[in-house]
Amino acid sequence: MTTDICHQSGLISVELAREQLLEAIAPLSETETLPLEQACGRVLAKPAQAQLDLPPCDNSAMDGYALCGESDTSLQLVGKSLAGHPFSGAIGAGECVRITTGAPLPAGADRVVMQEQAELQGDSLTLHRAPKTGEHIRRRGEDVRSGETLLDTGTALKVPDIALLAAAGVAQVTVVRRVRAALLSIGDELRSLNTPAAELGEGNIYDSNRIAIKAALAQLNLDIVDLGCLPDEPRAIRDGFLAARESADIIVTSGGVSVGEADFTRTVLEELGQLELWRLAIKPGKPFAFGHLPRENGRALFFGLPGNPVSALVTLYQLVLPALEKLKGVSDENRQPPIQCRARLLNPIAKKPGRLDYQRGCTWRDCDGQQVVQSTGVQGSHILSGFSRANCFIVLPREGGNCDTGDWVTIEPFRAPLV
Ligand SMILES: Nc1nc2c(c(=O)[nH]1)N[C@H]1C(S)=C(S)[C@@H](COP(=O)(O)OP(=O)(O)OC[C@H]3O[C@@H](n4cnc5c(N)ncnc54)[C@H](O)[C@@H]3O)O[C@H]1N2
Ligand code: MOO
Repeated sequence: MTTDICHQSGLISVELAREQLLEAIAPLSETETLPLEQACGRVLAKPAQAQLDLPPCDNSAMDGYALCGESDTSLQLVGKSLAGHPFSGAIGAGECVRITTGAPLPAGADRVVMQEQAELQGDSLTLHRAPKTGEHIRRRGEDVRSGETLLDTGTALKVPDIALLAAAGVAQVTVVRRVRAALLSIGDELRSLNTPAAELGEGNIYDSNRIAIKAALAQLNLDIVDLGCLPDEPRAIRDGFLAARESADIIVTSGGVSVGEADFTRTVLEELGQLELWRLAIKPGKPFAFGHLPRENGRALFFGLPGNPVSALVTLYQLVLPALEKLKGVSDENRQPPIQCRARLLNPIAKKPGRLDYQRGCTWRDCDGQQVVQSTGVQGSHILSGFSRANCFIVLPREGGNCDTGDWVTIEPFRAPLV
């Protein structure tokens, strides 16, 4: 283990927190069988096998003429093979067959000439150049072999995977069942978006976290149980957590997780279950909490996100998503770590050592082809406009300090569900 709790600050490193989260989570074991077309984003619980060779037969890669051997420049047209309408005979030397892209290669043919490189007059074809053996032929089974395991257990199905399975005749797949997530916001100041702005009381704000978290989790194929908003009252929070515990595999809350006198998330979690992690060396998102609530038939995992809106989304993305991947059954080899790269900073950044900082930035390639990044400006954990303008995180190491214009920094381009 490279990092741990910093004893000076009592904050747990982000790396250690991720490791502990993943260790604490067991993938769901229940499965269901689905038509392939409903399975995008789901995780295979059984390997998927090809039902046939791909391509299923030797066929043409071009519209043109199929021929046999090194022929004269002049050939006799004896028929046609169209995709879906193969030529039933065989061809010999000096003969050719009109063929379209994807159409089966006639028996005897061993090469194809593109129609742009030949000229047909009546039934006589003149070649402008002599094609080589195998030219423009796609061989049976060169992509996939019948019976081959195409994708293993633990693969999260992406669109190209769906295309592969469909082409290989896999009509149904067995996948891990959907994760059920209960959402709760906590805070006396929060109001529903149904309240017109003019009717908000002093200090009221919209419960934007729940809407944003819900949008993010919906993109990840979760079943969402929206349990609304709770006041800053231990009894109400207790009842809310008990209801959430019964209905979900994971509970995601926002707010009330810090140290204020109206912050009860952590104490209620400790009362009903177990707090496993709290207070990380991450900025924004320091008071992030993780634990679980036991119930008769297992337990619900608990993710307490900080109330500040940027902190809530950053911790959802950086900590809850990897945990969710594991819960959804994605195997270690199939888990996709974030892509990080280096970029040249276009403005100075102020940073105090102590927390790994996920600042919000805009990155692009400049006219010299160099990757550059610019901060979106003020980085407060309430500044949503900067987050909305950003397309990447500027990842500043925990013990690092200020950065200058021209420094090389690490960036992490946003991926789903932030884009
Ligand atoms: N004395 C200290 N105070 C604070 C600390 C600390 O270490 N010592 N940490 C700060 C940090 S860092 C964060 S982050 C926040 C997180 O606090 P909570 O999780 O307890 O969140 P709240 O106090 O409930 O709310 C914070 C902020 O966010 C707004 N909020 C809350 N819920 C929502 C929602 N659903 N949608 C939109 N906005 C929401 C809320 O109104 C507050 O402005 O604590 C610091 N304090
Ligand atoms: O971690 Mo808090 O999110 O710095 O505002």
